[in-house]
Amino acid sequence: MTDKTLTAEERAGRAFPVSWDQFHRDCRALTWRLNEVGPFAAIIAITRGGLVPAAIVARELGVRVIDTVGIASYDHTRQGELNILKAISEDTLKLGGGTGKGLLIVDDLVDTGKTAQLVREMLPDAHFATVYAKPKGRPLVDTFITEVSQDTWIFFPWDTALSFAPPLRDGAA
Ligand SMILES: O=P(O)(O)OC[C@H]1O[C@H](OP(=O)(O)OP(=O)(O)O)[C@H](O)[C@@H]1O
Ligand SMILES: Nc1nc2[nH]cnc2c(=O)[nH]1
Ligand SMILES: [Mg+2]
Repeated sequence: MTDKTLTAEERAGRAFPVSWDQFHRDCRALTWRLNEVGPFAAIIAITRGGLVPAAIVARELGVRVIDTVGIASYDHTRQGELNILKAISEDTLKLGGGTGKGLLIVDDLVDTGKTAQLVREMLPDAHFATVYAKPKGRPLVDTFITEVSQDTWIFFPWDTALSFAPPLRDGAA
């Protein structure tokens, strides 16, 4: 059962907040690596988290065919059943010869690797890229930029807002 008195950060252990600026730089760094692997006929973003990195990667690589696969499993920091909310389109499957060859899958992060595993089963020959990776999910990713520890919770800029932080001597950690 979820302890609603704890924040996401307290439940996960460590917090890793990412600003828009940092995220944009990390996505561009990811693109530099992917540029060595491509070209890619299409990008498949795992929504919702993969949408922003996919847009940045697509812009840098000049890819204009973008599809989505909608998968959700987390309720804040707790993972439940994986739900496929939207499947990959027939056109995209055809473009990758049915196995995903020449296609690029993008997500914001890999944590336990369950989401990545499910999408990999759909497109076994596609290249799988994430911006961040935790150790459990790392073997499922072909290309990523930054590894964080398993007990870290990554806070993305679209999930956060600027707020007052109390001074250190007033008890801030
Ligand atoms: O490696 P895993 O343990 O499977 O976790 C990684 C997935 O969890 C998050 O998505 P989430 O299910 O929260 O949905 P969202 O992208 O709509 O936020 C994240 O965007 C990844 O897709
Ligand atoms: N925002 C966010 N979503 C996740 N889903 C699985 N792990 C994470 C994480 O560390 N941060
Ligand atoms: Mg996601």
